[in-house]
Amino acid sequence: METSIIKSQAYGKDRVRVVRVVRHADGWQEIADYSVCILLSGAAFESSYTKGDNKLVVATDSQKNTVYYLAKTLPADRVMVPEVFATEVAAFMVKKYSHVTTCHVKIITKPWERMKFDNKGHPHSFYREGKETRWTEAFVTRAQAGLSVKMNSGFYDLEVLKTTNSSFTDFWRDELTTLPDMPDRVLSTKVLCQWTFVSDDLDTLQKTPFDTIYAGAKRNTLDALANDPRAWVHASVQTTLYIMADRILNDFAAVDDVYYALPNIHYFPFDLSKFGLKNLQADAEVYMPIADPSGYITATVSRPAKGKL
Ligand SMILES: O=c1[nH]c(=O)c2[nH]c(=O)[nH]c2[nH]1
Repeated sequence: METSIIKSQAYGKDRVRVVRVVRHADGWQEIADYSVCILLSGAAFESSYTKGDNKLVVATDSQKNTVYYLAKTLPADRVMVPEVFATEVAAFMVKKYSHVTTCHVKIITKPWERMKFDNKGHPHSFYREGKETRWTEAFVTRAQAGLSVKMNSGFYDLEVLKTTNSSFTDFWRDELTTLPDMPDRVLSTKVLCQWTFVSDDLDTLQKTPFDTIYAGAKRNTLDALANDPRAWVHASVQTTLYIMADRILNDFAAVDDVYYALPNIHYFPFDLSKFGLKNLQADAEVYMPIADPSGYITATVSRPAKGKL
């Protein structure tokens, strides 16, 4: 007799590749390109794991079909913003199948940039610019008063580098320390940034300016790194991270907290003293990028709890 119990389960279809094109009457066209992961869970599915009973199992093939069905039948503005489409798909599943407790939908986007000629956007031709990837995930759960939603959005693989105005000095020193103070250094990282949303109400959440927040998070990330005028911000990756997140929280009330993971991809000045050449500290011009290991600086930043303000 089986004695083990299911502690958690979720099943569905991953990497559902769907492209939606919107064709306007004047010839202007838009594109959204997604890889969707859709997962269902609920106590009713336990017997499919433990008893070979498939009666309530909505086939993952049908879940994949639903993504294409909704991409075609929803109004375009419900599809073209990934956060809105994720909540639409998840809410559809929870409403349609009464034995589904939670539907988790994650969307990884492939951002196509509109081609520009003579500063004018081309009506129907696009190219892939940056390497960074926008993604979002929605968890829609059946609740007493309707549906409740939790959402994260973010981007990863935004590669940045600055050649000065970054330092790391005055850190803990002991017998295991070999790193010299670095009053001026090359700083490079591959940014992962993600944020959660305040609201758990589906209708309120769907009205969030998701595209504006995405653009603002990216702009603040770049601007804090390159331009923040406060000298202490550039004292370490930790300080830069905190300012990036603080700016996003100040700009967007709909955002609840912000998480960054910033690998510190080291570029060390190459010691050329054997050849009679000065290339260290203030003389550094030639660097050796180090693939591994990298530093790895992370934090989740939020507003102070209410009452502590
Ligand atoms: O910005 C930095 N933070 C650190 O914690 C650290 N540690 C290190 O060796 N280099 C750096 N740089």
